[in-house]
Amino acid sequence: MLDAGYEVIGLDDLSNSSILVLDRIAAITGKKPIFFQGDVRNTALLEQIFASQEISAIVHFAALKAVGESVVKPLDYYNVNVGGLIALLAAARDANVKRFIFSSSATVYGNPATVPVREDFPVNATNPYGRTKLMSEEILHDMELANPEWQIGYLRYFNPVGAHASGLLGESPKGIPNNLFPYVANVAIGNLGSLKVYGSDYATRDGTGVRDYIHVVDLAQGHVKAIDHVLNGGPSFTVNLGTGMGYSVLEVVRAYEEASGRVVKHELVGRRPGDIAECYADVTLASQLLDWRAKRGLMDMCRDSWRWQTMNPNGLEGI
Ligand SMILES: NC(=O)c1ccc[n+]([C@@H]2O[C@H](COP(=O)([O-])OP(=O)(O)OC[C@H]3O[C@@H](n4cnc5c(N)ncnc54)[C@H](O)[C@@H]3O)[C@@H](O)[C@H]2O)c1
Ligand SMILES: O=c1ccn([C@@H]2O[C@H](COP(=O)(O)OP(=O)(O)O[C@H]3O[C@H](CO)[C@@H](O)[C@H](O)[C@H]3O)[C@@H](O)[C@H]2O)c(=O)[nH]1
Repeated sequence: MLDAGYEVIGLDDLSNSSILVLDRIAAITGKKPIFFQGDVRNTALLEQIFASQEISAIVHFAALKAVGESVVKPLDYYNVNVGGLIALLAAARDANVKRFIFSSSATVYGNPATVPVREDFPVNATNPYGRTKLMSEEILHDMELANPEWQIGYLRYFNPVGAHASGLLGESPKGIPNNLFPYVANVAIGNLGSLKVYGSDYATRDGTGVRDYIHVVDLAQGHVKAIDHVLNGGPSFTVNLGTGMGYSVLEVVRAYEEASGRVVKHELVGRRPGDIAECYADVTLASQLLDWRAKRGLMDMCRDSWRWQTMNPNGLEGI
């Protein structure tokens, strides 16, 4: 967004990020965003930010996002993800800001009956994290019903991976990664011993799970298009942000080995509870509505992830 000429104001409690990111952003763009450290549920802080800044649109990312953890700590997830959204919407309403882009997820499709997944497919969440995303979409629809002037973009991300090509910004999970890409990256660099491939008996090409991995820079550019759309007066919309291509776990492992020149040690184990066989996006609507298409392929994702990992072998603040 900075590169596209927007002025950016950030709010993050840094519970899953680092203040160091701001300097990295400045190194890449030549501009430092205005930044507030705080909780999105802090109503007084939100009021102060809306009163002191000129805000034309909101992009709401702040959330807890680990599916497994959400089963163990459901109240934390409803509190941050749903409570945070409500606090932000109330402050936005009071400040008369009605353009809103929301980070939704392919998880709202549950276990889709067929692939590729279209935006009009039925929604169905299978865990508390997914339910927070579904509830959030419902709350936002109600905001639109209550006041048709609201322009809301519901962006359903598939599997964001990779890093900025500079190697300065990337994924730095705290603790042992849950997700495939950061796990593979840490095995390749030698921080972790071996990848467990969860399930090799799915009805897919090679028996392992298939997902639609999307490069984070393509995803970021999708957000710029979404902001452009609502600022130009476009109506509310829901779109998938994916590449439209599905890759299996073993295909990802092989691509990462090629990009890194390292062996990614792995073993086939049983399925992970709650996982589905195959999920990838129909991306026609995003292309029609937003004139957006992902440009980067799996090798770009692996190469950029590997550059980030080699430049930051222990992540941003150490793993
Ligand atoms: N990564 C994925 O696979 C994926 C897929 C679909 C949707 N999403 C959604 O995209 C959004 C961003 O995800 P991400 O992968 O960049 O995760 P992330 O954890 O890197 O980003 C979320 C940010 O929110 C901050 N945060 C958490 N709780 C907060 C609070 N109470 N107040 C203020 N800030 C808070 C964290 O510090 C973090 O910087 C989330 O809403 C997530 O649910 C992610
Ligand atoms: O150590 C691992 C981690 C993952 N996988 C497999 O890799 C694939 C991708 O898994 P993961 O990276 O954990 O992503 P998903 O389970 O698809 O879920 C992600 O993508 C969803 C959107 O599609 C988001 O809603 C979730 O928050 C996000 O975690 C799946 O087949 C997993 O079984 C492994 O085999 N071993």
